[in-house]
Amino acid sequence: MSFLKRMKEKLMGAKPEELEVQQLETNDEEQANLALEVPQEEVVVQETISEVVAVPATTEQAQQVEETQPEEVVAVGSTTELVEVEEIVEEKKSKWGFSALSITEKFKAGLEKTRDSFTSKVNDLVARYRTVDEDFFEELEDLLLQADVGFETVMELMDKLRYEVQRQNIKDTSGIQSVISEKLVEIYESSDEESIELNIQDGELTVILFVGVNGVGKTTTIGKLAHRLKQEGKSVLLAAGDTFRAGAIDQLQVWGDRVGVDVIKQAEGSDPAAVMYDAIRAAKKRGADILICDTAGRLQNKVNLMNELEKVHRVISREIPNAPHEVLLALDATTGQNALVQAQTFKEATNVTGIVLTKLDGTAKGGIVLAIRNKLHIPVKFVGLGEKMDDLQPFDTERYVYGLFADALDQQLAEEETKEQ
Ligand SMILES: Nc1nc2c(ncn2[C@@H]2O[C@H](COP(=O)(O)OP(=O)(O)OP(=O)(O)O)[C@@H](O)[C@H]2O)c(=O)[nH]1
Repeated sequence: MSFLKRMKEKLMGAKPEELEVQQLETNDEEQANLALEVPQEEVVVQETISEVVAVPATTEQAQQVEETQPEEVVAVGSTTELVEVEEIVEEKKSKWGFSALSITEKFKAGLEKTRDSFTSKVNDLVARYRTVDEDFFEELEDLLLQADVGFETVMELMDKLRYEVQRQNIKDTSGIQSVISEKLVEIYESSDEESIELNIQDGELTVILFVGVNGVGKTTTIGKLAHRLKQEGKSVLLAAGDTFRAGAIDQLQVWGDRVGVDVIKQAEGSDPAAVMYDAIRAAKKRGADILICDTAGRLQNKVNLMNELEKVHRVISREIPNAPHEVLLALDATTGQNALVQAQTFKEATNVTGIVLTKLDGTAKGGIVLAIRNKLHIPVKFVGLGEKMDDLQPFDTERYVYGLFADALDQQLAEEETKEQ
């Protein structure tokens, strides 16, 4: 099977005849997301298949509806067809509760700016050159560098491309986007970094520490992650460890209220390590599954940062050996190379286990994901693809690459399929 076909099957998560059902499911999810923003008193009515279901006003109710909808659908229709529909919908939902197709669409939408800038230039280049030669490679190399892909990755990619073009005797530039995509996936997946899965402890409290400078989207990301984990059935608690920045505690509380999780906090200016201590005690007492801890993001002085993070670490691991189980660094994709500098500093100050790259939707230089992998050797575990609650997605190489070249890949796949007929 060709790379494009394999990719399509994975990204769609279904064969074409099943897509109609997934579209329906996507619409239901959109409604459920909308419902999260509906004020408490307001109840909106939504139609699903042949039945009218009240959309909930609260997160909990939204979850209940998610859980009960398939049964209600079957109860009303009670035909073999509807049972099949239910089975397909269930099968195609990931553990996060989204269909493969809807996640692919999120990546595609989130990478629109990068596609409009970088990818459209690649398409122009392909149109101008027609045949693959050394000048073509050089211009392509420049475009990749401009998209913040990073020098080492660009060199590795160019070597692979030259080899592949020779091996397959490719003369025509027209199918080059799929070769670039295949090689990018190969490069990213060949790395021996740890998996992107969160290190969640079974049956025990998991502590996730968030670090990162102010304004990168740390609080928003903590809120989104709490929401995701809660949807997965985990009980979550937040610790307001940024006691330094005015308003940071309130901001976290707003997110806590929004997603329905409690926030353990003290007064502004108090010792963050003391907040962590309280939060761990509270989490243990309540039997919580996951504690997500915010921290202050002062970078002006590396020694201060190190001291503060060390103290927080010490307190956490004294209470729970091996904790924190994850130290996630939030980086703002729109800051480009500056994000790499920040990452280097945090890497020296603490043991960062994963990166959350926020605001990928806000940059035209989405190649930064590849540079991070190459320069820092820390896995990008999540990407922020928008401001909505479910716009935080686990990073996925194939979806990312598809997001970069969607139009060209769709066209090439269609041509491939026409040729086969
Ligand atoms: N478009 C987009 N905006 C985002 C994303 N993540 C966060 N934001 C926005 O970025 C802004 C800053 O986010 P905050 O969460 O307040 O930033 P912060 O890092 O907590 O700031 P500090 O509390 O100072 O550390 C907010 O307007 C968020 O809505 C994302 O993935 N995409």
